[in-house]
Amino acid sequence: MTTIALIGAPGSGKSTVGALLAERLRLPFFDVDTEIERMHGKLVREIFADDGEEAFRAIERDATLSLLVGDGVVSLGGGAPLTPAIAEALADVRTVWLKVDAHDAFKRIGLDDSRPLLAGGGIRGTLIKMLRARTPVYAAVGRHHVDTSGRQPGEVVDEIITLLQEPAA
Ligand SMILES: Nc1ncnc2c1ncn2[C@@H]1O[C@H](COP(=O)(O)OP(=O)(O)OP(=O)(O)O)[C@@H](O)[C@H]1O
Ligand SMILES: O=C(O)C1=C[C@@H](O)[C@@H](O)[C@H](O)C1
Ligand SMILES: [Mg+2]
Repeated sequence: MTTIALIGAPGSGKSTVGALLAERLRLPFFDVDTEIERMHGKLVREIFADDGEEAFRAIERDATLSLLVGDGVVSLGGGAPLTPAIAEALADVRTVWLKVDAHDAFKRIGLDDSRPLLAGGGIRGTLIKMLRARTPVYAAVGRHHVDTSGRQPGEVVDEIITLLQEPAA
């Protein structure tokens, strides 16, 4: 079975790189945020607003765990690795951490406030705090670490493919 999971902060490129990587590897592609929206008929930000973050995290956990047992490239939600059951499941698949610094993430996201955890405040400051808190988790859970700063999505995909060709440890 070939399951590749992409993790990283908002703006790290999980959705963009995941789709390209799946195309290159001829694997199905799943973006967990998109799958949740399809299953629930609601945007992620509407689930946050109507049901709260705790309810979203439970939905995210179930959706992610079910996608991690099949073939495919799976782009996780930015906060997913902080859920213990998801972190545990990631140990069994090839997990790639897309690294981005707050400056590049902000440049990519801009003032798009559709991400609920970044809405309603200073996006740049929130990203800095989020990265500080999450970096140790992403680093621990990601088997491969790929720096995306200053690189185009196609270059990131090339590096991931090279890393995946290395024999599994
Ligand atoms: N390596 C890159 N270089 C420049 N821009 C990029 C790169 N990767 C992604 N982008 C752009 O940055 C924006 C955010 O990327 P994307 O939606 O793939 O991130 P994400 O990690 O899926 O974020 P989220 O956690 O919010 O879903 C998009 O507009 C995308 O085109
Ligand atoms: O960083 C986060 O915690 C999130 C990122 C998005 O992918 C969504 O899963 C949701 O907006 C939460
Ligand atoms: Mg995404």
